[in-house]
Amino acid sequence: MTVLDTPPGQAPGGLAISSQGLTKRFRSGQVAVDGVDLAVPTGSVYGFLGPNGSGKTTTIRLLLGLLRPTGGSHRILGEAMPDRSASVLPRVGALVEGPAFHPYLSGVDNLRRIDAADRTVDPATAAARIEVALERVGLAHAAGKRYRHYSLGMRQRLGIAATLLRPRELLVLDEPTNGLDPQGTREVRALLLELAAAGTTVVLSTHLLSEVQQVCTHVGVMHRGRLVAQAPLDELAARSVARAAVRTPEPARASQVLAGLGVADVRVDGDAVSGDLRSLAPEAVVAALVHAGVPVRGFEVRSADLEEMFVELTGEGFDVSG
Ligand SMILES: Nc1ncnc2c1ncn2[C@@H]1O[C@H](COP(=O)(O)OP(=O)(O)OP(=O)(O)O)[C@@H](O)[C@H]1O
Repeated sequence: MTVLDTPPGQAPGGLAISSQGLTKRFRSGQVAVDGVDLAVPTGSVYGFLGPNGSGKTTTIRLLLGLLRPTGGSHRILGEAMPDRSASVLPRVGALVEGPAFHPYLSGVDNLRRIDAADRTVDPATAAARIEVALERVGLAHAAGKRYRHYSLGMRQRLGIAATLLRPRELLVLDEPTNGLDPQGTREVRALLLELAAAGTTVVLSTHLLSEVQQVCTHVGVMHRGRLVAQAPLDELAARSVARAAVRTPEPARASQVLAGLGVADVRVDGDAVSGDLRSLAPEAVVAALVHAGVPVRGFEVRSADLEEMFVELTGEGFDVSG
């Protein structure tokens, strides 16, 4: 993996999800998940980012015990899976495939059905639980409306409400904003932030880098079944490389000066010469250029953004719209 592993000495209790070498080889021979070491800190909003087909859904299914891994091991809320599934899974809310809601029943009736199927909760308090769940996802006003008349955003929020019928320490959501219009997307993201603020660890898979930037504290990047990066978002931002670009009528000489200073990856493109500054101060570079008699018409320093870093890691871009 390129960026970070679990900080040394971090207790497993500090991780809501951890996996070692998690692997899934399908009967077809395809290795959809290949030796994935996840570390999802308790209290984080963890963006599980990757292009379509990179193995996110399969990983989530493995974590939740919906699929049997062909290799590796994992823990959820500190407990070994799948051995401890019975005690762990009730503490975990999951939205993986859209839950099977009945189209002709109202939102509240759908939740009543789902709640009634849970043998571990007290039926006497069902109405209160359902009311609170609908309230939390902002659907109280539409509780009596039939599911088939719900917008996509409302359907998704009802799905999240279904996971909230009992207190959850961890929510795992597979592409919770996929297919939603901008309004629905905003609603779901705001809800996730609220849940996180209330102390729930949230894992969401997404192919949208912008979504990770807007709601996540941590990111894990999947590419072809492998976890190619995993880090707190602010750490990634701090690692982004500062690149300097000089505009000059003498690019060849400028590139010699930059290389001589230790600027890395020096590139010439017309009258522009650019390179990675590493720890060099921009003013020292300008001074050296001037000292060498290179006419400087323009000088700019900019940090590679997250998208550029991820493209570098995966060789692919992420859909950043939405
Ligand atoms: N049951 C299965 N049998 C064989 N191959 C599968 C199965 N499920 C998924 N795959 C393959 O595993 C790879 C990873 O799929 P997965 O759905 O986990 O990716 P993903 O990152 O969630 O993508 P998407 O966002 O498109 O769902 C894909 O190439 C997919 O075709």
